Formats: sequence, C-alpha cells, structure tokens
Amino acid sequence: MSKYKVFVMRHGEGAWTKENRFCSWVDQRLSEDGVKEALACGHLLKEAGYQLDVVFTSLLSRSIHTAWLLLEAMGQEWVPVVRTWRLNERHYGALIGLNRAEMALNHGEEQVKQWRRSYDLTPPPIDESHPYFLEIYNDRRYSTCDVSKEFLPKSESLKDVLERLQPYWDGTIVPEIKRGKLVLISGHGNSCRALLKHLEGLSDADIVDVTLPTGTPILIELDENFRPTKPMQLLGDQKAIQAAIRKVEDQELL
Ligand SMILES: O=C(O)[C@@H](COP(=O)(O)O)OP(=O)(O)O
Repeated sequence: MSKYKVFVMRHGEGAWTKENRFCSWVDQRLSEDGVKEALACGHLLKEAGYQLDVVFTSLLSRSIHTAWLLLEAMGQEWVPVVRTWRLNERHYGALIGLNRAEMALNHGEEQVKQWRRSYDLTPPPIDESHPYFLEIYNDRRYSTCDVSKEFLPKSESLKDVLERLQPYWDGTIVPEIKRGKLVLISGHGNSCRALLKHLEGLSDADIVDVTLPTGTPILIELDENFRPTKPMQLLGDQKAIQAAIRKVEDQELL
C-alpha cells in the first residue's frame, strides 16, 4: 500500500535544449515553450487537486523558474522553494556548450549516446581554457554550497550525480516526506534520472534506456520503507509524452 507520494520533474524546455547544446551547469533560462510547459504542469496538478508543501530545485535558473511558474499556475506561490547544488544537472565537463549532433558527426552517435546515458562513464573534465569555466566557477551561487568551490565537480557520470544527490535526498528530502509533506522536485534530465534509478531500484543497464521529457511531472508512490508500490506515472497526455521523449532521444542523431 502507498504511504507517500512525491513528484519528480525535469524543468521546462531550456533555451539551449532548442539549440541542441549540452547545457549542464551553464545557467540558461527557459525557452518560450519551456515557460508554457511549466505553467501547463501547474494547471495539471491543480486540476488533479494536489496541494504542495515544499518544492526543491537546483541552483540553476531553469529549474527555479519552473518551480515558480508551476506554483503560480497552481495558485500556491507561498509554498517554500528550497535550492541546492545537489540537484544541479549532471556536470558534463568539457562537453558543456557543444552541439550534440555535431558531436555525433565527430565521434559517432554511439559515443554520444554513451556519454549521455551510460551510468558510469565520465566525460572529459572541464578546465580553465573552456569558454564557460569562469562563468560557472566565478558565480557567487557556488560559494554558498555545503562543499568548498575547489571540491565541486569538473565532470560527472550519472553515478557521481547519485553519490552527491543521495545524502541530500536521505538527510533533507526524506524527512520532509516522512513528516507528511507533499514534495515536488524540479530538477534536470539527469539529476532526476539519478533519483529515479535510486527510487525505482533500476539496474545500471536499465537506466540507460530512461530518457525524461521536459516539463512532465512524474508521480512516484512509495511504501513506508520508501519502496515503489506501483510503476512511476508520467502525468499528462501519453502520446505527447512519448513524442517528447523521442525528441530528446533523437538529439544525438545526425
Ligand atoms: O545538460 C543538458 O543539456 C540537459 C541534459 O542533456 P542530455 O543528458 O539529455 O544530453 O539537461 P537539462 O536540460 O535537463 O538541464
């Protein structure tokens, strides 16, 4: 029997999703479609009668704006929004800013798929010569983290994301859920995949086939031991959701 419910969602479409570039820790805003997606999620949850108690986001604007828009559409703007770097998108290292299809031209589609979806492959790290290095590491938000700047990642596999996310899930989010709070996590494609791997008990091989569309709330129902009681549910029009998943999967195609 389900004791707890939690929503996990990837933010609305970001400006660089449209340009097919690895965005990762670069702070791009939502595209016009991304704004519409976030509002539509809010309407969907409102119509279903949900009342949120707390929303967790990353430190990146696209995840925070998604939370704000969703809460506005629900008429629940007062609900606390808690930000943490531990929900940031996976750090794509030297791949940040690069176009996926161009990468496939140079390295092959299979290599790009491996970089994007494998569990324990870490892309080459970012270094100071990278065009976005200073923009990321000189940003004041990263002085507010619970680890000092020099220990923040320079590249991450999905496994690394789960390792930095899990202590926050266990220590901060789970206690809120246990207190009976309805929690929504407005995260990113890969921070949400890491969390779903953990919650759904997916194998390293199975997580490779999980791709998340933007702006789609995923409802997870858990028993008292935080084990799923039913398959996760992507809420909304199922045909549109499948099309949106295919669109993300096809980003590395030539
Ligand atoms: O970093 C990015 O560009 C995407 C994920 O890229 P893929 O893993 O799908 O290539 O993250 P998000 O848009 O969810 O913040």
